[in-house]
Amino acid sequence: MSGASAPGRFLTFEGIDGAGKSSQIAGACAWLDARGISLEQTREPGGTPLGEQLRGLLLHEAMHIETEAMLMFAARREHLAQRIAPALTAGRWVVSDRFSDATYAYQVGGRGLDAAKFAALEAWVHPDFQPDLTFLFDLDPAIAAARVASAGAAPDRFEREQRDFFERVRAAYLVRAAAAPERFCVIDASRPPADIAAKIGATLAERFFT
Ligand SMILES: Nc1ncnc2c1ncn2[C@@H]1O[C@H](COP(=O)(O)OP(=O)(O)OP(=O)(O)O)[C@@H](O)[C@H]1O
Ligand SMILES: Cc1cn([C@H]2C[C@H](O)[C@@H](COP(=O)(O)O)O2)c(=O)[nH]c1=O
Repeated sequence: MSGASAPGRFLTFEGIDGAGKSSQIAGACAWLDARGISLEQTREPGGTPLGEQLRGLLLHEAMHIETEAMLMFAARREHLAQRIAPALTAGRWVVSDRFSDATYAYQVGGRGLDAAKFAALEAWVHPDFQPDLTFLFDLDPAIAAARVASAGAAPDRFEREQRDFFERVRAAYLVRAAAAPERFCVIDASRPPADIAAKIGATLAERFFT
């Protein structure tokens, strides 16, 4: 599978917990739908029945950091095989709430996983394949934590992490974005939702509809 040869497009949304990406995904999908794009909306970890079972473990069961990284990639392998590759091959677009950039940010940046082990897993599971475009929602972890708290849901294993964990995750995301500036659109997630939606629409228009 190759991003360059796939007729569909693969878009991902990334950021620390509470940055606001989920709130914008539906709007982005509606924007694409209005332009006649057939698409699938999905998420990681998850996106398949097995992936959703792995998500339950990953978000709620304590485990070794390498187990965590390998389960993220196991769920991703299934996601690629069952959802992402078939959709792209059929010409549909795929919009995913997170992909491998999240593993780099959370497991390498946040938890301290050896970057070489991340690179080996990435090269095994999706060699020569990356999203066509990634929206990175960049936000001060203090603001993100306040948003998560005000949303009122019971926090999962990641959302219970301390502020310094999210500082490291945020920094790792920005390193990853700086390494592939042609793929990333970094969004100032402190802006009002309407401004962010306008930025996403303008970026999609410029990248795919001009
Ligand atoms: N631009 C914004 N300004 C202020 N509040 C926002 C903004 N975007 C989202 N929120 C609010 O912040 C909370 C978290 O938003 P959302 O669930 O979209 O974040 P997320 O990045 O998907 O988080 P998670 O990864 O934990 O699911 C929600 O209560 C949402 O209404
Ligand atoms: C794909 C992926 C995800 N995570 C973490 C990041 C979040 O805290 C949760 C997913 O929940 P959300 O509803 O998307 O916020 O999982 C991770 O640590 N590594 C990954 O590869």
